[in-house]
Amino acid sequence: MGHLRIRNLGKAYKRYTHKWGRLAEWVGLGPQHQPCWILRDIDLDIAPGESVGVIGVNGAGKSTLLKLIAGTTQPTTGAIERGGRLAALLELGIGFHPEFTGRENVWSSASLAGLDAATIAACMDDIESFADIGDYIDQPVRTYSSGMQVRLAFAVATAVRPDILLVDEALAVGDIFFQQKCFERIRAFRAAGTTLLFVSHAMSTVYALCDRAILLEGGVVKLDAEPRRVIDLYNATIANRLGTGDLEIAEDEAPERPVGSYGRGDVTIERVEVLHQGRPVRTLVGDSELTLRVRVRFHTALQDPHVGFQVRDRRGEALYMTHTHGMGLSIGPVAAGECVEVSYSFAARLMAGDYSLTVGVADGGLPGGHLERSLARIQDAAPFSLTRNIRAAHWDGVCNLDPQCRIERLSIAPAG
Ligand SMILES: Nc1ncnc2c1ncn2[C@@H]1O[C@H](COP(=O)(O)OP(=O)(O)OP(=O)(O)O)[C@@H](O)[C@H]1O
Repeated sequence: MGHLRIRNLGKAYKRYTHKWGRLAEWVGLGPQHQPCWILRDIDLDIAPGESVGVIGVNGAGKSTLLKLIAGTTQPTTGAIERGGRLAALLELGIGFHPEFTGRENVWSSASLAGLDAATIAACMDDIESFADIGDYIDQPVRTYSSGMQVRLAFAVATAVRPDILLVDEALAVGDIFFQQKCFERIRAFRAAGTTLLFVSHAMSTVYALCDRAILLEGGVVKLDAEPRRVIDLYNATIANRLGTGDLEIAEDEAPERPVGSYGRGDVTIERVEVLHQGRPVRTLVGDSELTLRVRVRFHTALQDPHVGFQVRDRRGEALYMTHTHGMGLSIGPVAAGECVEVSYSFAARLMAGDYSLTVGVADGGLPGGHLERSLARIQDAAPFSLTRNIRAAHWDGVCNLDPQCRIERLSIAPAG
């Protein structure tokens, strides 16, 4: 139960060569269209209980893939084998009838999803309390805000734990409290063995929910691996698109160029070091002063180069990022052949654990702290580990905010 087996899956839409094409074809004048492939050659095996994030730029085919799995659109080629009951949170609320009340819509959506009358009746209280839309449950859905429709649709779709759950950015619609409630429910489903397929542009959500990720690019699977590698490649692809689009991006894991690193001939990041009190280190005590030293050689003259870094945790999630431009600093114009060393010093106020420093070089500072062109990046160029600082006050979380605390005992007001 809960497995998915996808073979040679493809989806093409008809693109007509002229505006009367559909009509001409209908009256028998022969084919007037060309297939426009949205997804091609998709082979995927998803094991029961796996949690898979589907990522990619707009138009990559993510929603189409989920719709094909949900069965709301039919494949042009290939086949999908689904094990068990599937619930899809794709276009939430789309199936609701505007003139019917919320309660009536709950009945019709839940029966369409395959639940019998006794189950729906038993779930109604839970659906009402999860959606939390008060008396609106007995008002026509046309009077609902879009957020209320999403609340009700989510509550119905997840009233009974499915074997497979498909979620397509649906959660981005609700307010923060509702999103948290939805995530809690999804986590509980995961823990109970539901297979999850999750489309999102929010990488932190993919890190939080998924143990595998798939990068779709132009309708094909570009990388299917652990989330960290896939997100690294995705982020590098985005940076490339924002820049000149001609960077060479590392897609394989190699010691000197981990996935998501990129560069061209303009610059070489020659050396990246983590130092403590002037000496290279790999392990240091939490809260200690740390210096990141980056040496960059420029092979072409640049007007406004910048160097930046990112701290990432062991899952690859970015905890902090800055660069010389963001800090209001300027390296100034550089000549071809020039070498520049940039050092950042900071207290590593982070939880004990493993981290890495990613470094990058760009050209052209823009307003708002943005950079014009990425030139080179080494993903996870310098790993380091922090041990617990036993001298620090006890704290828990991601970063040590090192708060100041003041206690004031106020006098008790006399009674009466
Ligand atoms: N019914 C349709 N007819 C023709 N083209 C379609 C149809 N539905 C989707 N497409 C095209 O298929 C491509 C993939 O769309 P899809 O919605 O799957 O992408 P996506 O990766 O989910 O994008 P987004 O991140 O913007 O939601 C797009 O170029 C879209 O224009």
